[in-house]
Amino acid sequence: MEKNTIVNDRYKILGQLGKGGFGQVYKVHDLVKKINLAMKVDINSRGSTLVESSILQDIQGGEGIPKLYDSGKIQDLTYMVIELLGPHLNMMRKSLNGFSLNTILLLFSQCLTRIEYLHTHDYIHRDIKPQQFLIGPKDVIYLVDYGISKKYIIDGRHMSFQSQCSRAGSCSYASINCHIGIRLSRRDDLESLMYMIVFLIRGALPWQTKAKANDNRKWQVIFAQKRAILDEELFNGCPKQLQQIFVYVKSLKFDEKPNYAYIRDMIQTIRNEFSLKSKMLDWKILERRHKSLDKRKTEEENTKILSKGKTTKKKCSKKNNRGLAMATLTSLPAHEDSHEVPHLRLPLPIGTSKTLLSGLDLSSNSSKGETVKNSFPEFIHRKHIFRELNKFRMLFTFSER
Ligand SMILES: Nc1ncnc2c1ncn2[C@@H]1O[C@H](COP(=O)(O)OP(=O)(O)OP(=O)(O)O)[C@@H](O)[C@H]1O
Repeated sequence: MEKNTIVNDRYKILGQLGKGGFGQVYKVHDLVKKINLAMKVDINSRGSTLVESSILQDIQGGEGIPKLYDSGKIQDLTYMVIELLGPHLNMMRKSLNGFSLNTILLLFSQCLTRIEYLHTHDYIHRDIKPQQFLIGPKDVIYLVDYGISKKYIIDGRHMSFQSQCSRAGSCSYASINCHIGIRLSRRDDLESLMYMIVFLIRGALPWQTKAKANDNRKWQVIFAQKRAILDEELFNGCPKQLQQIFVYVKSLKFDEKPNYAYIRDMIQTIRNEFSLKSKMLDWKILERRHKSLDKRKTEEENTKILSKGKTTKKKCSKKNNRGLAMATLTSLPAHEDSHEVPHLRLPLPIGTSKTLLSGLDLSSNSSKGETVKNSFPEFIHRKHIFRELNKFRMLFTFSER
């Protein structure tokens, strides 16, 4: 839809936020409520956004679940209007050249909680991947895209086991059951989540291929690789508890309720092992550092002006705070600990994100590993990061509400 088009006399299109296989998502201005929102329009005229909005309606109220404002029809297209959110995890990961282990574990925990919430409301998501987790206000991670979600509790009973089902979701993150046509259940959302965590840690999955998306051949090639890989290989370079969680998830029966608390305990065990105490996500650390650098610069400039004999103090203008990406998102959480990180050695078998390595000391794995001497986040070029983060700021408009 063209910019400035007004949908149903109410929603002014401000620009496109994203495009998926099912819908196009636009940033819109609600002329009645006078706030910016996101509008998802069904591009296939199949009414899928109406189905999605009814699922969203059923699960309203949970933390990290986008608020549903409206849904309707424009000629033969259906649409729904939801809360406007920020970039997805993969966008942020790319911009920061990877996440620290601390951030990945914090994200893991939030994503798990979203999935648990959905499961306790009788739905399975069926398309878990980094692109479905969006950063929202106060750094709450939101789960989006319920386009192929499904109710697994019908009349109070778990749906029945079935084979020869058609596949659903995204090939790279699909569970083995999905590949072999077994009906998806709660365990498959968690298996996809584990692939997502491996992706966030290593920067790639071993089976990502150059084949075209949705290509039948791609599903076959990836399935062959997924089935052949040993758990040790998949989790090479990762904290050992992640492999244990994966083994547990794969042991779940079709209708078994996952033990989310066990997974959460394992995440905490990793945090304890690596002495990770901070609850601050990587982009917040950057923002904070940038703020203090800017403050120092302003103070230095003021001192210079004063020493030149001028009596008027230069005000700290908004201009001086350039590049404070996402500063409008939320007030900063309390600073809990130091974010200095040790140097470490790690084997880096596939596109491992270097940022992960901050805060991680896997010295027992170090013999074949390459040395990465990084003191997060200085090794990332500051200008580059803030140029990237500023791009995101274009999407973040929470302050406009
Ligand atoms: N509420 C929102 N606020 C901001 N951006 C959003 C919002 N919802 C979706 N997006 C953006 O639009 C993209 C596509 O949205 P969504 O996943 O809902 O569409 P889809 O067609 O179902 O996608 P897929 O083909 O991946 O299933 C998201 O990855 C995200 O970048």
